[in-house]
Amino acid sequence: MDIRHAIHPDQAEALDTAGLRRHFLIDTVFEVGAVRATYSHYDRMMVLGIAPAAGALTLDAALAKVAGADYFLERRELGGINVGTGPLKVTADGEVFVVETQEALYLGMGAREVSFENLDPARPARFYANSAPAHRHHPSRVVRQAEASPQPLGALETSNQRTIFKYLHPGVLPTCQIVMGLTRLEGGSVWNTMPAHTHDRRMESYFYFEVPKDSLILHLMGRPEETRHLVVRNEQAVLSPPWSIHSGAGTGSYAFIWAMAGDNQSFADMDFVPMGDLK
Ligand SMILES: O=C[C@H](O)[C@@H](O)CC(=O)C(=O)O
Ligand SMILES: [Zn+2]
Repeated sequence: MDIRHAIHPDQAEALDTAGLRRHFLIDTVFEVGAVRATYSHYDRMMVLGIAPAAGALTLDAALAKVAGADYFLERRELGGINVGTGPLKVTADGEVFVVETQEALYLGMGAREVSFENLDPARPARFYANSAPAHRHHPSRVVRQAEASPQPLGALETSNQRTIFKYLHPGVLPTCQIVMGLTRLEGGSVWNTMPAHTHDRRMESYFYFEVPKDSLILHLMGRPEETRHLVVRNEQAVLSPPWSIHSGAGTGSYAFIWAMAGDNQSFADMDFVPMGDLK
């Protein structure tokens, strides 16, 4: 288990490149045939990469142990999006969910026996997931892309034309904490989330994917007046602390999955940073 402690911005700003990467970058999210997990002390958000090979993968005792529970989702919820090439079959206490590419699955608190497998070995699924502490059960369900209220944002002139899909969001279904979506840049656009913002009330994680080989993202983090960058490549994730901006520019177009946990579930609750204040 990869444990990431929550650190103060004073400490983060004193780190060198390797230190920033050690605390905030998850460089290997997926390992084929395994469940990989990172436990962040920011809002106790977990980042999981679930990539079945032949056979099923489960949420096992090691995961339950890190949550101090009899089983992993005893007091947690989980949301994820399939970024693989084919459908994922998820069985939760006997209930079967088929999650196609670019579809999301929410698993409510209380799901005890959970397994993940490919439906077509020639087109493997890759399930990028987040889990946060939960206080009650909400029904588990699949959310299709068309239900994720696609919202166009930005413009080609500012290199940030993109579409935001809000999959796990109070407007679609109830969750305890997790709000999760997918943002895809249009061809030629490279900037995400600029103008930048913070929301000290919620942490956020960013998972970058569909980043072409030899392309990279410069992910911007830090307090607005003390920014740093992380060089991020395909299928890597970033933990964004509550005090940090989270924005980035790529050397080409890409997509990313964002997820938040914390005090509220209001997507629109952001403190925008005036462009003149960024340093
Ligand atoms: O708090 C919200 C998150 O930072 C993202 O949803 C922003 C984003 O996807 C974008 O601007 O492209
Ligand atoms: Zn944000």
